[in-house]
Amino acid sequence: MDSELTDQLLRHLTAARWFAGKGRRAEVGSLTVLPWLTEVSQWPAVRVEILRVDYPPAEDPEPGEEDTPWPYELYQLLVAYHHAPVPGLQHAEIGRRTVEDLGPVIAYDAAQDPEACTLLWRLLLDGGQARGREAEVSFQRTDVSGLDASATPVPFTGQQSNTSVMFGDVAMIKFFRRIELGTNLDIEVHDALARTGVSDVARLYGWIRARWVQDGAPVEADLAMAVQKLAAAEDGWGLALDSLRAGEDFAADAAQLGRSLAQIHAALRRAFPTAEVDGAATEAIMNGRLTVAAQVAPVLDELTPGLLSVFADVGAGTLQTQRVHGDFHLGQTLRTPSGWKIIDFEGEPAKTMAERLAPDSPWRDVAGMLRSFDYAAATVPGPGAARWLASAREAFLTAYADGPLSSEQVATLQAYVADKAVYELVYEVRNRPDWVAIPLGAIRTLAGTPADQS
Ligand SMILES: Nc1ncnc2c1ncn2[C@@H]1O[C@H](COP(=O)(O)OP(=O)(O)O)[C@@H](O)[C@H]1O
Ligand SMILES: O=P(O)(O)O[C@H]1O[C@H](CO)[C@@H](O[C@H]2O[C@H](CO)[C@@H](O)[C@H](O)[C@H]2O)[C@H](O)[C@H]1O
Repeated sequence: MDSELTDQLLRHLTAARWFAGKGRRAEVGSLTVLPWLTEVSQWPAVRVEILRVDYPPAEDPEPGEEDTPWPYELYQLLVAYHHAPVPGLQHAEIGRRTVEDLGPVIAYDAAQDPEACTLLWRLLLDGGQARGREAEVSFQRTDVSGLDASATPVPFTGQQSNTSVMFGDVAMIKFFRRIELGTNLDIEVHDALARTGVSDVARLYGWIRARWVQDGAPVEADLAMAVQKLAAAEDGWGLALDSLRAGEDFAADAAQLGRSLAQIHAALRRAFPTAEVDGAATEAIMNGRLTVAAQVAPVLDELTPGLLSVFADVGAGTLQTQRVHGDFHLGQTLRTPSGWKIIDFEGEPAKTMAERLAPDSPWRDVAGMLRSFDYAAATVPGPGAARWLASAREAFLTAYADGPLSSEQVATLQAYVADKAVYELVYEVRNRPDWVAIPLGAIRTLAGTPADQS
């Protein structure tokens, strides 16, 4: 690859919101071009290019470690090539280059290009396929009968880690940016839940799957998923903050969220394997995560004894595990006229695929939502915040468990709440240092070391 193209790709990548490697030294490892999705001489010419980004070590390797492979990530570039500048699309320009088959062209981010998006939407509705010598892109669909092929594409402009495009009031295609080999968890869970008939998630319309050769070996990955666009959807985090600011109670919504989560958990138990795990193993995992977290947030050192005793409560018994949401918080919920819908079943972004695939305790999701209520109350402090929090917690828990929790359940839940707060502390140290006090305050309380006593 010539250095001009490498520079162009790096510039585009590092400026993109979805690039996860910000602040790290990154190099372009390779660019794998997937087959054209458009016919010969059709404009724009659209294809997916998989960019491998390598992260060289910050320091020279120790003797003997010179051959250690660099960590890397794969990113999806969705490219629409035009032969002339497109008015209104300047913000989406990736760069100018000469491409075999096309000649001199301008590369744009196809997700911002209405013509390219319409083409992708139609390929999905038709179940299209593009085949090359060593690569293939296929559009898989579920029941798409009656969906409007001419729905207008509008890129989603809110905060997100991937890139979504809305198609009228009909559908949303989420193009995954950081590509993970294998089946995408969000697609897998939406597909499985649809089969169980659960209505607390958006309907799955289809997905885009690719196969190519990476480092000499055949690999496959999901590039995008298409789901029902939830009409008049209001984000749960925003609604919670609004209710706090208005001095209102959130109990009714919290109870509905609890019931939705219980239904989804029941459906996930039917659709995926379950297991019984030794509590001691879970305790050891939580302890291990704490040790790693303390390297990022040394304030955890003084809180470790208290946290270990909270984790010890899961050590005595056994835990029922199953497929869970994995990163359940208010930002993953949307209130619609037909009830709450849960989105984004990909688990915590910092976990490995194997960790996110493994059955886990449903208390992890319950704990996630309790932590989210705590975040909301801390974000809008005021005289009513403590009461708002207590009532939301109570309503959510009672609705989830369909009654009061036993003392063992409370102890297990506390361990998961503490584990989640430790994860959040690391997340905030890395991403939002101004928010560190929120999980840290919770950890201090759980560890029995409130700030004024430490
Ligand atoms: N099915 C849907 N219908 C309408 N809006 C949605 C739908 N799914 C997600 N959204 C909107 O897109 C936002 C980002 O979705 P999310 O799945 O969290 O993206 P990402 O994983 O890229 O961060 C959500 O906060 C919500 O506002
Ligand atoms: O939605 P993501 O999968 O990207 O989740 C990550 O980012 C979340 C923040 O956007 C983070 O959530 C934390 O902050 C929320 C408020 O912004 C709060 O409601 C959550 O309870 C809290 O955990 C999440 O932990 C992280 O994985």
